[in-house]
Amino acid sequence: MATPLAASPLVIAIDGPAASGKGTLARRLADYYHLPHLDTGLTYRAVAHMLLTKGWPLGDMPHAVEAANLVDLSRLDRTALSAHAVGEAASKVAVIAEVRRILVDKQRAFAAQPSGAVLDGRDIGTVVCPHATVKLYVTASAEVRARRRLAEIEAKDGTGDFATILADIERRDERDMGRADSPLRPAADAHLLDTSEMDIEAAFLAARTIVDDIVATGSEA
Ligand SMILES: Nc1ncnc2c1ncn2[C@@H]1O[C@H](COP(=O)(O)OP(=O)(O)O)[C@@H](O)[C@H]1O
Ligand SMILES: Nc1ccn([C@@H]2O[C@H](COP(=O)(O)OP(=O)(O)O)[C@@H](O)[C@H]2O)c(=O)n1
Repeated sequence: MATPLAASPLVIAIDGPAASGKGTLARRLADYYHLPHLDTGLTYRAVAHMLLTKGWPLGDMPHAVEAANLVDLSRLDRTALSAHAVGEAASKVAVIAEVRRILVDKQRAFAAQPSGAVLDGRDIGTVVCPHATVKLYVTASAEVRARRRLAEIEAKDGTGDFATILADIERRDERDMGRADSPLRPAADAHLLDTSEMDIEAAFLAARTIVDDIVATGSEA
């Protein structure tokens, strides 16, 4: 049955695999609807970064839990956390249930702001914000995502090898979709957005149409 949305804050949940474009879309939507945005991937990256910096093993539970408790959402440094190795390590600490519990609590507090919010990650529509106003699941083929990552690296004057990047993406997909706790999958009521054949503008317009339709109808999907 449709749930009236009158006066409820707009919460947009965006999930999808690595380099699908969910972060780009989340930032564009947050800007357009004047909502605060949280890239939840940065919270897992922050935990991994702390462990790597201290030289602690990624599977070291007590230290990973300590690091998760120290994550401060207002001090997530995208530049420091953007390294490829940190993303890889993040997907390893993300399998630790206690780490997820601590970070999910912080993410839920962010989503509960009276202003509404946009959050992107892997389990936003399924676990963090199961009652989000709008849920988007953004995908693109692994080849397209690897090409985007390579272009991103080259734009920063780096070099990369397509086959290696593709293999990394496929390995990360497997880890994120195959883990026992909060695996990456679309929520039953998520709107699927395959951006393989869409540029950034087209993906943004498609997402906006979905959000505007739901807000205009005044009910959850
Ligand atoms: N629809 C799109 N078409 C082409 N490039 C895109 C598209 N969406 C995102 N990108 C680019 O792909 C790269 C990965 O996007 P990003 O939003 O960081 O993905 P994610 O947050 O899912 O890892 C970025 O360089 C971004 O500019
Ligand atoms: N809500 C989330 C967000 C990220 N993650 C984990 O954190 C890793 C890094 O996330 P990210 O969003 O920064 O990665 P990219 O998609 O930007 O490469 C992912 O591979 C996941 O394993 C998660 O488990 N749950």
